[in-house]
Amino acid sequence: MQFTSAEASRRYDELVHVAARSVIALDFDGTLSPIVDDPSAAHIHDEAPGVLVDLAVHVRALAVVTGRPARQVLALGGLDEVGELVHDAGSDLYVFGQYGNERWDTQDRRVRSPRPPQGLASFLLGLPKVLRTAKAEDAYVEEKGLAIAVHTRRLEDPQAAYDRLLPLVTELAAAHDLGVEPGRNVIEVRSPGMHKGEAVKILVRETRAGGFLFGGDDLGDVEAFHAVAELRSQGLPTLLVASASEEQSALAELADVVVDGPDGVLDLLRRLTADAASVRT
Ligand SMILES: O=P(O)(O)OC[C@H]1O[C@H](O[C@H]2O[C@H](CO)[C@@H](O)[C@H](O)[C@H]2O)[C@H](O)[C@@H](O)[C@@H]1O
Repeated sequence: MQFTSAEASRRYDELVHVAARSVIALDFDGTLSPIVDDPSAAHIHDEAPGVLVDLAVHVRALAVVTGRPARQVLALGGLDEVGELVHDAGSDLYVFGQYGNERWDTQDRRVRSPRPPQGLASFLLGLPKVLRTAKAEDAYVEEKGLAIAVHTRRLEDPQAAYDRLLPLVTELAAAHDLGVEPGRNVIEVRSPGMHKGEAVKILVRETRAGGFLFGGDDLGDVEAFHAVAELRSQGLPTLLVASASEEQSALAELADVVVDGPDGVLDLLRRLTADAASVRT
């Protein structure tokens, strides 16, 4: 774990002091869940549920803010059960799925989801031709209800296939008034407008957060980082955590703390739990 500056280390200390009023928001894939080849085989890190429940005693709320559908991340993360324990610990767990388009929380316990964007069905009809043109017929197409993700991780040369696909998928998406969300060996197509930064703002407003930590690993987390930086400029104690990987370095440049993948994220949360406990006593 590495603070990116002396100022960043001071921000951590500040957050510790307001931990009891703070929200800890984390991305799922690459942050709470180790990256694997098959998206449907991803699971929350074995130790994450325990770490989150221990932390819950010391903070106002926890949140998982993900590109995955909310129902799917509830299942892959065992988050319903984690939520019960978090609630018993006197805190709340929020889940924002599909980049903030869907939500679930421990007060409501129902997934709230909008209708799929118009154009997604016809985008899907045009996709096979794009895959053929990019010589990426074997790319894995993940249908997420509100979005479609084209994965290149399991192709022979994932980066080359990604580079061939990106302009073609972007063009097809634009023709259907859809936006593109590039990620780690994945290109997602979804409705424009909502993003993780909006989820951050909703969380701060609803919980009246007195501090905010966001941890993420990929380009889809950049808007959340910007939203947190804006809150910081307004005086809120914040900490930005990059779950580092060789695949993506964009967040490390914006972060206060750079940690080594999900293992490093959990180490940081354990440290925060211990430090917040010592401030309370
Ligand atoms: O916002 P996140 O929680 O980070 O979700 C973003 C996308 O993550 C998933 O794909 C990524 O993880 C897969 C499993 O480790 C990996 O195989 C893939 O290469 C990664 O891009 C997921 O499949 C998407 O639906 C999420 O939107």
